[in-house]
Amino acid sequence: MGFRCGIVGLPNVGKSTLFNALTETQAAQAANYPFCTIEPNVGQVAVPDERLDKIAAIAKSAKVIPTQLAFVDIAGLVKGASQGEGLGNQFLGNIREVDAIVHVLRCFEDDDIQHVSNKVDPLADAEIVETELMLADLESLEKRVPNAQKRATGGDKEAKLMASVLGQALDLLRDGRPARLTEPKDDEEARIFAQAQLLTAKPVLYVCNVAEDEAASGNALSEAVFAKAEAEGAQAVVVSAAIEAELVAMPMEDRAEYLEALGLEESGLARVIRAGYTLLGLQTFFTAGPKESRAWTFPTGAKAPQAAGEIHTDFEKGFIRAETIAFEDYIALNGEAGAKEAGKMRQEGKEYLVQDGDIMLFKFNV
Ligand SMILES: Nc1ncnc2c1ncn2[C@@H]1O[C@H](COP(=O)(O)OP(=O)(O)OP(=O)(O)O)[C@@H](O)[C@H]1O
Ligand SMILES: [Mg+2]
Repeated sequence: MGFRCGIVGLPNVGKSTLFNALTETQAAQAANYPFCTIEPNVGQVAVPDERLDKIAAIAKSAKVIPTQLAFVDIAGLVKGASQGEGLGNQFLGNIREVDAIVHVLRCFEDDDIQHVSNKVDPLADAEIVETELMLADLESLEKRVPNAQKRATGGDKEAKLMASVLGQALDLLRDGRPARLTEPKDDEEARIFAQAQLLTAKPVLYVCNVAEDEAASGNALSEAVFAKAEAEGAQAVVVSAAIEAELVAMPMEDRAEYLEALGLEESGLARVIRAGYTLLGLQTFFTAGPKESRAWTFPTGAKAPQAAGEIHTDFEKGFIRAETIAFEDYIALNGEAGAKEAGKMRQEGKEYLVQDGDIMLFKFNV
């Protein structure tokens, strides 16, 4: 399946620093000059989940395998990107391929680090990026909508739906608003809207990149970003990419102490990953046994066979049933045997809506 979060923002705001920390590598070059990143880097990131360790302890698993989420470090966007400025088209193409946008906003002052507008102002920065994304969508829809309308008059049913839902998006964009405010009338329209892959239809998480000494409290700039996020129904987190970079370079056993010294309860990365996961509408089910305990990602609202398909396509094709234990029952009853005895292991069929935290064993034939 492979959901992807794209790290987006102006040049030199800390995108690669964040990406490197997320992926615990130095794969992406982070440097103090704009346009350091040109080719997008993709990294798989383990999704932290305390439940998995609890399950593995009960199941006495030899291996513990978290589920993963992909992050893509995309090159910095600039004013005029939609007109091809600063390698604009290529970068917009990279953004089109991701499922959600992690928008990094510079909220730290540092005279040694150049800002493309020579002023630290995250709201103005956000507007530059949003405007470019809206212009790119606008340009594409101004071609696609009249085209669909023409085909709709010829009786093409698909084109009619397209003209309706993309027409709505076009009206919003002409009004200076993002396409994500579009309201498809039914599942068919929703499907067509998703296929259109509009840049401003993708969900957004704002990451306020603050100085090290402001990671715990945030600052006036990050507060302004939070107010913006709230007004848009979007999510925001405060992170210091500089701290995160230092943390991952430290031995595991020293990290907790360092976080405590900074007044932080956990690494900002965990919050970014979890927020990205939620942003994409993703949830987790588990498989557990002596060999391994493993977390798996499924889209909210998936039925049992679809979840089974995350493990193997044969599991979905030959699905018979899913022996399912809720996470709370698994813990309270000390694992599978106890849950079974207490009648808490359910036999679920094809129509079962998988719940976040379910421990599942799929029965299938091939
Ligand atoms: N919170 C922070 N505090 C201080 N310096 C930071 C912080 N975050 C990043 N930096 C510094 O800012 C500079 C730019 O960071 P980085 O290369 O990650 O930016 P970028 O957004 O990937 O840029 P580009 O678009 O050019 O690829 C680096 O020198 C990095 O160390
Ligand atoms: Mg970079």
